[in-house]
Formats: sequence, structure tokens, C-alpha cells
Amino acid sequence: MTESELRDLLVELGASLFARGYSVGSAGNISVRLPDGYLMTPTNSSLGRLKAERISKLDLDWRHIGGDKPSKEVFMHRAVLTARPEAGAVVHLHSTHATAIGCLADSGEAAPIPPLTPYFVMRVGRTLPVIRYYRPGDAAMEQDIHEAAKTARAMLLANHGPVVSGQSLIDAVYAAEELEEAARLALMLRGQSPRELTAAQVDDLLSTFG
Ligand SMILES: O=C(CO)COP(=O)(O)O
Ligand SMILES: [Zn+2]
Repeated sequence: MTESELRDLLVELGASLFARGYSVGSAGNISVRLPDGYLMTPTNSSLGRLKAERISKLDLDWRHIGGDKPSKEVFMHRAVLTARPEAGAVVHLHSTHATAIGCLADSGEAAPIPPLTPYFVMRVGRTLPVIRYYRPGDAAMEQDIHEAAKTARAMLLANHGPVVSGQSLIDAVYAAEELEEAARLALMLRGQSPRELTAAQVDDLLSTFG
């Protein structure tokens, strides 16, 4: 896709996420890898009302070279995109149920959301690390996120929200949506004993679709 098409898709997907309540106020931010740098949603912007021409552009050294001032979470996005060369985009949300799980789970806990459904496994994968709390925009989070992203497509920031990567922008958005739905199911089924996918079923999904 061209940069112009990616800008338009970012506006469209941001509006869609916002309209469905995956993001409220000016919460959340999205980045997309380009051949010559990165697109990033501007700081304090609503995902519901992005303007294609005002989306921030950063060069390959993550210097701001165009559009409005980028998200304060540039370190978070850089941490993931440098750890995962195959990732083309990163979506960070404060979506309610994934954030709730990030308030319940301890950092270091291996799987705060069990493998309940195939699409969660296919889009998010086997691991969902929990990163300890950092103040939004704190550059100190970069190292922890970078380490986690080497082996995980997505993670939960404790008491903050999910960070999800994908091969393309649409993949990252789909994965963020699946994570939110899986978190909702996990909370809905808390205290019950839902049947989880077996290790063999998870392996089969990842070897077929992963
Ligand atoms: O989600 C956010 C902080 O974690 C929003 O920050 P920005 O408005 O700077 O992107
Ligand atoms: Zn945030």
C-alpha cells in the first residue's frame, strides 16, 4: 500500500475502533511502518477524528519530520517495531476488558487470558505478557516492552491497556479486536471452568495460521 492509502486506512480504522467503543476520548495510538519511516497518530488526538494529512510522520531514526506532534507513546511503538521486524503496525488501546485483565494479572504471569477460542490464538498467539505499570509516555517502559515483544505479538500494560502488533495495519487492528473479545470472554467466564483449547489444538492453529 502507498503511504497515502495507509493514511486513509488509519483514519478509517481509527474511526471504526472509536465508534465501537474500543477507544474513548483521546486514548490509544497507532503506528505503521513505512519504507522510509513510520506513521503515528498525533498526541492527544481522538482515534475517531484523525485527519490523514495531520498524522505524524517520523523518519527511520524516529525523528518527527511531518504532521502534528506524535503520540507520547513513541517509545512503546519503537520498542515493538524494532523487536519485531516482521510487524508492520502497532495498535495501543485502553479497551475495557483487556485493560481490566491488565488490572487483575500480575506482571510475569504467563497467560492472563486462556486459549478459549481459535481466533484469539490465531491473531494474538500463545503468549500475552503483562508489563509492569509505567506512567503513560514514560521512556523507561521501552526496554521491558522490547524484551517482551521479541517473543509475543501482544502484551498488556498493567493498569493501562493492551499493545498489539500485526504484519499489516489491518492485522494489528484485527488482533486488538480479538484480544478485547477474548478478555471479555475470560472475564465473563471467571469463576467457572470453561473448556480451554488443548495444547495440541493451539499447536495445530499456530502451525496452520500462525
Ligand atoms: O493512550 C495514550 C497514552 O498511553 C494516549 O497518548 P497520546 O495521546 O499521546 O497518543
Ligand atoms: Zn495508553
